[in-house]
Amino acid sequence: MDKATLRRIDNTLKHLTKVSDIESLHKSTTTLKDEEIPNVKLLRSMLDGEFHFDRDRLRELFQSSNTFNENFLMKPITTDEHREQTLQAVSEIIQLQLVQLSDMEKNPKKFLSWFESISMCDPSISLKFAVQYNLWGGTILFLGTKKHHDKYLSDIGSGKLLGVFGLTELGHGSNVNGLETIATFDTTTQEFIINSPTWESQKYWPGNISKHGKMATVFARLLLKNNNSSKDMGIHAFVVPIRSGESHNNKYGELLPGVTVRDISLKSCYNGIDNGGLSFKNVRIPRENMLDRFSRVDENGVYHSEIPSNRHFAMTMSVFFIGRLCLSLNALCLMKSGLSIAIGYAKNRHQFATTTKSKKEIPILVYSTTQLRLIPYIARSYALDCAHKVIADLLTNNGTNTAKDVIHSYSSGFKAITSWASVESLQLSREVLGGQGFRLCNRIPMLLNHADLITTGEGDNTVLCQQVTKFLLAKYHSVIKSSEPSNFKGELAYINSITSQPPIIGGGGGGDHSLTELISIPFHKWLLEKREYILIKTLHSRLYGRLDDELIEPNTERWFSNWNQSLPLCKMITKANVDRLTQSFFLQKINQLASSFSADTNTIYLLKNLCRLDTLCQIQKDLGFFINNGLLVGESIWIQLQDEITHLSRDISPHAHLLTEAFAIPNKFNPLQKSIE
Ligand SMILES: Cc1cc2nc3c(=O)[nH]c(=O)nc-3n(C[C@H](O)[C@H](O)[C@H](O)COP(=O)(O)OP(=O)(O)OC[C@H]3O[C@@H](n4cnc5c(N)ncnc54)[C@H](O)[C@@H]3O)c2cc1C
Repeated sequence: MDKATLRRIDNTLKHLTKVSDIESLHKSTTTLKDEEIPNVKLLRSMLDGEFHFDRDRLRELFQSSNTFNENFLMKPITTDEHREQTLQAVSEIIQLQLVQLSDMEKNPKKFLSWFESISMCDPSISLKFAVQYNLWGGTILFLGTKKHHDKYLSDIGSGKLLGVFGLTELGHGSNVNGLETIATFDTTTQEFIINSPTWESQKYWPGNISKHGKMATVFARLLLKNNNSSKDMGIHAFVVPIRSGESHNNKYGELLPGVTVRDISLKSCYNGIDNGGLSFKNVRIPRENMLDRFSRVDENGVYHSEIPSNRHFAMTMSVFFIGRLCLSLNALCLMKSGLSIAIGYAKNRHQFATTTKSKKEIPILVYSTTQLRLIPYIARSYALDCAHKVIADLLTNNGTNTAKDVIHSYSSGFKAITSWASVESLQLSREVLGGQGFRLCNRIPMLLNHADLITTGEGDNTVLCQQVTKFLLAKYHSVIKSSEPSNFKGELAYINSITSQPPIIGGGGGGDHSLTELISIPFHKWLLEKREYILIKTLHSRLYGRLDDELIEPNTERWFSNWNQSLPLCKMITKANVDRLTQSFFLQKINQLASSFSADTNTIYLLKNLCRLDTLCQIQKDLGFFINNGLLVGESIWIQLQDEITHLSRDISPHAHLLTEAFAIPNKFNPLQKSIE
C-alpha cells in the first residue's frame, strides 16, 4: 500500500472517532428528531425492488471475485489486459444465470433491474453486456425470426458467440438513415453482397469489433435489381460473419476475407471495450442472414414487407428502447456511486472551525454549499430511480399495450435527462472531494467520464430531445385540429384538468407565495403541468402559425427554418415532460410504499421531502420561465425558492449517509469504505 493511501486510512479513522461531533452539529441544524431516523432497510427494499435476491447475488460476486477489482484505477494496465478482464467479468456474471436474453422482451422489469445492478462495477462490464445482449442479441431477438432465434440466441446468451452491432458509420451517426453500406442481392447464388463503398461508410465505434466479435449485425442499404438499374429499398439489418473459429494464432479467430477492422484504441472511458472501425469488400452472406421480421427478399429477388416503406426505418429503430433504458439506468447508477463516495467523504472530511476560538474543525457536509452540491442529486436519484421502475412496470405489465411511440419517447427523454443529471452530479461530487476528486483510485473522475459517454451513446441527447418533442407535438396537433380541440388523451390527458389558478394552499396574500404553498406537492404538480403545456403550445403556434392563420406546410424550407430556430425549445419541452413524469412516478412509488405493511411515517416523510426538493430544484433551474409566465410571483421569489431548497437540503443532510447506504454499492467500489475495512 502506498504512503498516500495509508495517510488516507489514518485520516478516515481519525474522522470516524468524531462521529458524535458530527451528529451534534447536525442535530442543531435539523428539524427531524433523533427518534425520527428513517428506516434504511425500507429505503433499500424500495430501491432494490422485487429482484433484490438477484441484486444481492451480484453484489456478493463483485465483492468476492478478484475479476471485479478495478486494477486500471490503481496502476497503468495494457488495453489488452483491461479488455480480457472485462470479458472474464462478463462470463462470471453470465454464470450466475440471473437473466435470459429473452427477458428483454418477456420480463423487461427483471432485465432492467439486473442491468442497473451490473452498472455498479467497472462500467466497461455493463457496456460489454449492452453490446452483447441489447444490441447484438437485441437485433437478432427483435428484428430476426424463429430461424435466427434458434440458430443464435442460446450462444449469444451464454457468451459463446460474441457479436457486434454495426449501425453507426464514420460519416453518419445521429442521421443513421443516411448510411452508405450496401447489401445487393444476387439471385444466381441466393446471397447478399455487403460492401462499404466509401471511407466514411465504414462502421465506426462498434464494441466487440477489434478483438472479440465473431459476427455482426450490419445495417445496410438494401439494393434490389429493377430491370437494368437497382432500387434502394432503405436500411435493413443483416447477420455477417467477421471472424473464423479459433485459430492457431488467435483464440478469437482470424478476420474473414473481405473484412477489414481498425482498432480505435484508448478513449477517455470504457477502455475495457474493443471499439473499432469495420469495412467490407464483397462479403457474401446467404439470403437467410437478412433479419426478416418486418420485410424479406424471396428467391426471385422480390421484396415483401409487413409495413409501409416510409415507416420501415422507424419501426426497425423502435425496437431499441430497452437498450436506451439500460443506458439510462447505467447513468443513474454512476450518479448513485459518485454520491455514495462524496457523502462518505463530506461527512468525514473536516475543514475550518465554526469560531476562531474553537479548535474543532467541522465536517464539510455541514456547509450549506456542500449540502446543495449533493443532497438535491440524492433526491434526483431517488426520483429517477422510481420513475424508471414505473416505466419498467408499464413495459412488463402492459406488454404490447403500451404504445411503441410512448415507450420510445420515455426511453429517449429519460436517457437524456438522467445522463445529463449524472454528469452534473458527478462534476459536483468531484468538486466536493477537492484534490482527492482527481485521483483515479477514488473513482469519481472515472465515473464522470463514463456518464459523459451516455449523453452521446444510444442516441445523442440533443437529437433525442427532438424526438420526444416531435412525439408530443404530433399528439397536441392531432387534438387541436380535431373536432374536439380541447379533449386531450393519453400522454397529454393532464392538460384537461389543469386549472387556470394554482391549487389554494393557505395562500400567501399580497402576491407572494406562502411557505406552505412553496413546499406543496400539488402546487409543484400544477407548476410542472403548466410549464409543459405552455411550452408545447408555444412551439405549436410557432411551427403551424396561429390557428386562424395560414398553416405552415411541414417538410418545407419555411418549416425547417422555424423548426431550427425552435430547437432550444425541444430541450426545454423534454426536460418539462420528464420532470412532470418523474414527480408523478416518484409519488406513485412513495404511495405504494406508504400503503405497505412495513412502511413507517418517518421514512415516508423523508421521501416526500426528497420529492419536494427534487421538484423545487428543477423549478429553480427554469425560474425565468415560471416568473415570465406569471406562475411564480413576488419580488423575493428567487430568494424564497433558494432558501427553501437550502432548508430542505439542510434538513435531509443528517440522513444523507443512510440515503446513500440504501444504494447498497458494494464496499469494493467505495474507496472510503474500503480504507475503513
Ligand atoms: C464508446 C462508444 C461506443 C459506441 N458503440 C457503438 C456500437 O456498438 N454500435 C454502433 O452502431 N454505434 C456505437 N457508437 C456510436 C454512437 O451511437 C454515436 O456516437 C452516436 O449515435 C452519435 O453519433 P456521432 O458520434 O456521429 O455524432 P453526430 O451525429 O455527428 O453528432 C455530433 C453533434 O451534432 C449534433 N447534431 C447532430 N444532428 C443534429 C440535429 N439534427 N440537430 C441538432 N444537432 C445535431 C449532436 O447533438 C452532436 O452534438 C458508440 C460510440 C461511442 C463513443
